[in-house]
Amino acid sequence: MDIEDSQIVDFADTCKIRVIDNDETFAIDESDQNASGPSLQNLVKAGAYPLQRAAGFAGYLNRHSKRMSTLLATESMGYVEKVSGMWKGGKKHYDEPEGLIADGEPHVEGNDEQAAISGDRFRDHFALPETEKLQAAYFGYLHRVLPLYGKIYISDRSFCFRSLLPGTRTKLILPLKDIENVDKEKGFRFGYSGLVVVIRGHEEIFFEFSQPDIRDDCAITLLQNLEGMKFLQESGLLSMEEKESAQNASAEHKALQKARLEENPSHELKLPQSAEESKSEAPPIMFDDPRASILNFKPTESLRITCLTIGSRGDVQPYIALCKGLMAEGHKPKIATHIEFKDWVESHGIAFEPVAGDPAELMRICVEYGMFTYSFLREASSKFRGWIDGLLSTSWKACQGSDVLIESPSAMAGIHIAEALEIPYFRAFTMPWTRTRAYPHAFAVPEYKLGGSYNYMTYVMFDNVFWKSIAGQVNRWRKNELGLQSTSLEKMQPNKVPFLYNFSPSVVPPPLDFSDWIRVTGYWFLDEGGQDFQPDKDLMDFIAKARSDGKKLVYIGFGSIVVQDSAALTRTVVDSVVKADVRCILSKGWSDRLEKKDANKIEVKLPVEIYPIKQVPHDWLFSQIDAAVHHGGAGTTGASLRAGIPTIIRPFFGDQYFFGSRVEDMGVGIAVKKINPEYWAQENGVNTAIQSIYRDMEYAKSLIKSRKGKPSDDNIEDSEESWTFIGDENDPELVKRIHNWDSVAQLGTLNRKNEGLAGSDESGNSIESRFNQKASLQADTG
Ligand SMILES: CC(C)[C@@H](C)/C=C/[C@@H](C)[C@H]1CC[C@H]2C3=CC=C4C[C@@H](O[C@@H]5O[C@H](CO)[C@@H](O)[C@H](O)[C@H]5O)CC[C@]4(C)[C@H]3CC[C@]12C
Ligand SMILES: O=c1ccn([C@@H]2O[C@H](COP(=O)(O)OP(=O)(O)O)[C@@H](O)[C@H]2O)c(=O)[nH]1
Repeated sequence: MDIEDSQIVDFADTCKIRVIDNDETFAIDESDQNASGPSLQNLVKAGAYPLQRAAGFAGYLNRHSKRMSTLLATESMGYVEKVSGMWKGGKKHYDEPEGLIADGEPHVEGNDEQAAISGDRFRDHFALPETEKLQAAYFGYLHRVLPLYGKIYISDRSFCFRSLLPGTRTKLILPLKDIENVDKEKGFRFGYSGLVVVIRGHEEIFFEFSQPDIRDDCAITLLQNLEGMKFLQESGLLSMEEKESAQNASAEHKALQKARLEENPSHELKLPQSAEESKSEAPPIMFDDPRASILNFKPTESLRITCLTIGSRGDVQPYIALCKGLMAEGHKPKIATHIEFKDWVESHGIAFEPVAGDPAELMRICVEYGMFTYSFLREASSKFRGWIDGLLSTSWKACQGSDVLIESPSAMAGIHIAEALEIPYFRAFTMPWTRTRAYPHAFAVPEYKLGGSYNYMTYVMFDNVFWKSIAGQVNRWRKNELGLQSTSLEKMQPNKVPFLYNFSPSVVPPPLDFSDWIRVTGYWFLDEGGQDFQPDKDLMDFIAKARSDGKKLVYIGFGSIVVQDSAALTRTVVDSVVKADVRCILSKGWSDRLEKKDANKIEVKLPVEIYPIKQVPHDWLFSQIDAAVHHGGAGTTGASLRAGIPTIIRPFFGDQYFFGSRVEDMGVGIAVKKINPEYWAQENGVNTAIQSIYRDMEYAKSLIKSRKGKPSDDNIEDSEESWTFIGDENDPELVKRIHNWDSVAQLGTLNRKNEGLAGSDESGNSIESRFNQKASLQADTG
C-alpha cells in the first residue's frame, strides 16, 4: 500500500500493512495494530520494558517537567500504554533521549543502520546539518486552511512536517526553542485526535492524528525534547550553536540569492503566458519565492482585470492603489462598486462600473445592530434581500469582458461569476476572512482572548451562517442569470481560492496555518497627499498656532461610520478635547451622512480648539499631528501606524475591534472599549468574599490536617502539582508502586475509564490517590 496515494490512511482499520513512503519502509505487525489501545496481551508482553523506561523517565520528569506531568495526568491512555507504544502503526522512534533508554534494553542489530538511513533522509528533506538527530516520526495531518496529510518528524533540535500528498510541497521546520508548549485537543474531524503546538508569540499550529495513542506519543516525545532544549538554553550551550548556525544560514542565503540572480535558462519552467493557455488540465503550480513569481510569471498580454467590492471608502481605496499599480504594469483594470465612488475612481484614470447599494445604509445597520448578531441577521434579512438580488445582477453585468476577477468576499457574487466566465478568481480583503487558529474572525473578536479553537470555530460558524443566509438567493441567480447549477460550500471550496490580504504582515503576521495561496501583501497605500496636494491655508494656520502655543495636536475622526445620535458623539468629542487641553483636527464624517435624514437637527458648535475638516489625505495629515483617535478601520489604522503616531481606537463595529486588539497587542496604542457601569454597580465584592470564606472553610480545614501528614480525605481532587512528585527510580515507594502497577496491568484491571495513570491497588484505593499521599509526604519532609 503506497501511503502517498491514499488521502486518509487509517491505521486502525488495517490488519497487516507495510507502509512505504519516499523515506523508508517499515512493517507493522498484527499484534501492534490496535485501535483502542493495547490489549492485555500486548501490555503484558510490553510490560517489563516500558516500566523500566518509565522509571527512568519519571526521574527525568520529576527533575524537570511540570507541564509534561500535567499532560500525562490527563492522557487518554495510561502511562504504561504510552511508553509501550513505540513501534505502533503511524509512528516510529529512531533515537531515544537518554532519559528514555531502558537499562539492559537488548540492542537490535540493524536498528542502528535503519535509523542512520532515516536520519540522513530526514536531514536531506529539510536541509538540516549533520548534528541534527532524528528521534521519531509520525503520520498525521497539518491543519492549515485544509488538513494536509504528511509526516511529522521530531529531532533533538527541530519539529518538522513534510506533506506527502501528490501536488503538495509543504515543508515546515520549527526550531524547538521557538515552541512554547504542546497540548492535546479534540480533532476537528470525528474520530481524530488533535495536537496543538504553541509557538512563541502565542501562535499555534494544529495537527491531527488517526489515533489518540499516536498523538500522545508525539506529544510526549516533543515535550521531552523541549525539556532537553530548556536545559541547553540554561547551560549556555545553545547560544554557541545558534551563533554557528546563524553564520551558516547567512552564507546559505547569500548563495541562494546569487543563484537566483544568475540567469539559468535551463531551470526556467514553461509557464503559461496568457490566461487562455493557463486553462490547461495540468496540476496547479504554487511558487513559494515571491521574487521568482514576479519575475517569471508576468503575462505577456495586457489583462482586463475587474476589482469588485462593496462597502465604505476603506473598501474601495485599496483597489484604487492596486489598479494604479496594474495600469503601470500595462493592464486594463476597472473597479466595480457603488455609484457614490464613481468620480473618485475615475479621477485616478481607472474605469468604473456601478453595482447596487447604498454604503451609508449598510454602515447604519452594521453599527446599530453589530455584525452578525441575531438582530443584525433579522434586520438584514428583511431590509437587504432586494438589495442582494440587485447586487448579484449588477455585479454580473459589471464583470463582463474580464480576464481576471479580484473580489472582496463581502460582495458575495465573485466566486460564482468567475465560475460562469471561467476566469481566474482571487479574493482580496482588508480583514481576516480565512480560517486560522491565530486570530478570530474579524466580526467575532471576543472581549478576552479565547484561544485557537475558538478562533478557528468563528470562521466555520461565519462561513456557514453567511452562506446559509444567502444560498437560496444565490442559487436562484446562478440558475436564472449565470446558467449554472446550484452550489454549496463543499462544491465551491472557498478555502482554495487564492487570497490577497492588503494589511501589513507586521500588523497581522501571517499565521503558520495559512495555506500557501493565502498572501499577506502589506497595505495598498494610495498616496494622495503627495507633492500635488495643496492643504487649506486655514488648516496650515491652525497647525502653526497649535505649535506656537505648545499644544499637542490630535486628529479625531471615525471614518465612514454612521451613528444614530451624531450630536451626542460631537458633544463627547468637544468635551474631551477641552478637558485634555489639546488642539484637534476633527473629521466629522458621521454627521455628514445623516444630513439628509436629520436636516433640522442643530449641530453642536465647535470651540476654537477644534478645526473641522471634510476629507484630507491621511498620508499627509498624519505626518503633521501628535496622535490619532479613530474607529480602527483597516486603512485608517494602517495610515496612523505608518505615520508612527500613537493610535487610540474607539471601535464601532466589525473589523474595528480586531484592529483595536492588534494595535493593543503590538503596544502601539490602545483600544477604548465600551464601559458598562451597571456591571460594576451590581457587584458586591465584600458579600461574595464572605460567602467564599464560608463555603471553602471545610476545604481550608482539611489542609490543616494534611500538613500534619494525614490527609483527611483521600478523594480530594487531584491537583496539577501531585504529578510532579512522581519520585525517582531509587525511591522504594516508587519501586513498590511500579510493581503494583505491573500486577495491575497483568491482571487487566488498569482503569482505562478514568484515563491517565489511574488504577486500583489491592485495597481498592486508586493509584492516583496513593500518589497524592506520597506527594504530601514528600512535601512534608522536603
Ligand atoms: C441578508 C443576510 C441575512 C445576511 C447574511 C447578509 C448580510 C450582508 C448585508 C452583510 C454580510 C457581510 C456584510 C459586510 C461585510 C464587510 C463589510 C466591510 C465593511 O468595511 C468597512 O470598510 C473598511 C475596509 O474593509 C473597514 O476597515 C472598516 O472598518 C469597515 O467599516 C463595510 C461593511 C461591509 C461591506 C458589510 C456590509 C453588510 C454585509 C454585506
Ligand atoms: O479624510 C480622510 C478619510 C479617510 N482617509 C483614508 O480612507 C481610508 C478609509 O478606510 P478605513 O479602512 O479606515 O475604512 P472606513 O473609514 O471606510 O470605514 C483609509 O485609508 C484612510 O486613511 C483619508 O485619507 N482621508
